[in-house]
Amino acid sequence: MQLALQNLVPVPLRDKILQRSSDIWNTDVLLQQGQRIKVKAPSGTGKTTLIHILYRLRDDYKGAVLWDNKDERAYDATAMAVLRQQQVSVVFQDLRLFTNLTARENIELNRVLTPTPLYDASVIDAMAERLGITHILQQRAGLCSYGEQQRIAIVRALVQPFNWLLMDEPFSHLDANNTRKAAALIAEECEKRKAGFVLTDLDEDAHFDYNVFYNL
Ligand SMILES: Nc1ncnc2c1ncn2[C@@H]1O[C@H](COP(=O)(O)OP(=O)(O)OP(=O)(O)O)[C@@H](O)[C@H]1O
Repeated sequence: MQLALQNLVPVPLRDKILQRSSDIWNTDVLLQQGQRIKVKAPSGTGKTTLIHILYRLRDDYKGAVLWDNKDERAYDATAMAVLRQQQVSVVFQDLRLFTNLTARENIELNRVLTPTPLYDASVIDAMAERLGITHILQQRAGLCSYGEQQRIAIVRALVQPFNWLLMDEPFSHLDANNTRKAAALIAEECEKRKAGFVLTDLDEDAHFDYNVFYNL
């Protein structure tokens, strides 16, 4: 699945954006299936805004986002649900877990999104073990540390089908060792699906073998 951005400009950021050059805003960008993409930008320059526009949580922007040549604004609620169910997964910067559900329940919700789940429930245990969160699977997500919650959100994103994985500063609360483990799992899961990802972060990193770097 191809992702095209056409002269994208978030309305609240328009004045700031038009004053500087950007590899993403107000230009044409074509992201090809399977590409590993890093978007780097300082605080407050629009990383979260970009991820939210791609996932269509907001539409206060000029320009267009095209998934396989179809403008996401043309998707009705059902088509958008199918896109999020089968084609696009996400790790939000603020995670957006259900804090009153356990870690396992949060992950399980995504695993059973599709009528025929991609993975068996045992995959949750296997992924949790790799990321060192087995001991908190039965704990309410809201009681977990932010780093634990970040790993729950990563596993949740990985148990569903996707062609694209959107990740907004996904390792911000993980130490180097846990970041390495999480990045390895993400890379494997993308490789299995021949999926691409868009990862935003503040700085340069060597977590992945990126294909394309953009400055926001
Ligand atoms: N709906 C809105 N109305 C007005 N300003 C907004 C709106 N949404 C975002 N902004 C502003 O846009 C800028 C970019 O915000 P955003 O959260 O996308 O940045 P970011 O690069 O993800 O930041 P950080 O690295 O701190 O997470 C901020 O200055 C924010 O206040």
